[in-house]
Amino acid sequence: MYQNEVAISQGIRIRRKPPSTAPLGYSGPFELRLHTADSSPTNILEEITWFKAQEVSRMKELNPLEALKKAVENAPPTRDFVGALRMAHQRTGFPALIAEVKKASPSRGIFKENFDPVEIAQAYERGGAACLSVLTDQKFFKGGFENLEAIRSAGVKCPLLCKEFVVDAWQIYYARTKGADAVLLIAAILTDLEITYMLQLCKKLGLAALVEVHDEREMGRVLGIEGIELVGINNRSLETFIVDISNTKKLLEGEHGRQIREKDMIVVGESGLFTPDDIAYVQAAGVKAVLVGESIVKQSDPEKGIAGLFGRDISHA
Ligand SMILES: O=C(O)c1ccccc1NCC(=O)[C@H](O)[C@H](O)COP(=O)(O)O
Repeated sequence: MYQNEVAISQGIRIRRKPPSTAPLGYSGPFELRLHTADSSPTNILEEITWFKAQEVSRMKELNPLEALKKAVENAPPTRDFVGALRMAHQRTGFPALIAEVKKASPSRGIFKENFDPVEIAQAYERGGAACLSVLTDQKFFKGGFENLEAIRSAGVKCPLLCKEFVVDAWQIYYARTKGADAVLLIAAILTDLEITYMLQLCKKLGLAALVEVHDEREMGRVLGIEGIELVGINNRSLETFIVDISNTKKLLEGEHGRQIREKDMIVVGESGLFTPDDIAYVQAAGVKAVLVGESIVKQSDPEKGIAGLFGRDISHA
């Protein structure tokens, strides 16, 4: 089966590339001309995915896989992302915090004009974050791999998640060479086989993988894949931007919740968390970690922003 057919059979709605278009002036079968009309992305996630595929093919020319593999051999060891989450959860009794270094987003625009990624990362670390998530997408989030490198070189000790839209295994090698300790794999854009392969690759490279789901169907798929330690439940639909934190609760109820507890997976509640009540709500639903961007990054002092989010200082708890 072709990749798109496999994806459709797994309920994946996001198309990985635009449908093939008819050449200009084409007067062949109607079916092919129809595709031309349907060649714009149907939502933001599809738009990002299409752009990412082109971006990656350009980047691959500049950084061939063989060169990346050599760079990985000489790269310093990764830090234990999952271990840091487990320790912080035990230490504080709260969900461990993955604090996001995020300048902007497609749904909310710019969070901070005067954005210094290293300063923000250091403030998050002082505030008690267990790990950091660093947006590396430039076009839609105004992030960059240089932020990941700068934060790592500045001596920040928290393990770093490379927050990217991974559509190609090359990106995982690239993230590893730029100082990532973990990568994000989004179930809405990757097939089961791709996730399985990418998980194996992450393991080989010493990286953790945060596998992100948004609905019951994706959660069911992910629970059928061996070797996943970290599952993220995104409360934001990446197709519609609607944020609803009850999504975390819904996806942790019933059989799925039971399997997650049985496998001792760490569930990360992602997006739309602003108050101590929000944290308490997702913790009661069963998360052991949270991924938070907007509510802390836009504070003039992100360190205090963390204390505000949890309702207390978690740096020494
Ligand atoms: O944030 C967006 O607008 C967005 C749009 C399309 C794809 C992904 C998007 N965000 C990624 C995330 O899931 C969040 O950055 C992350 O969970 C933190 O969310 P928040 O605390 O609400 O900033």
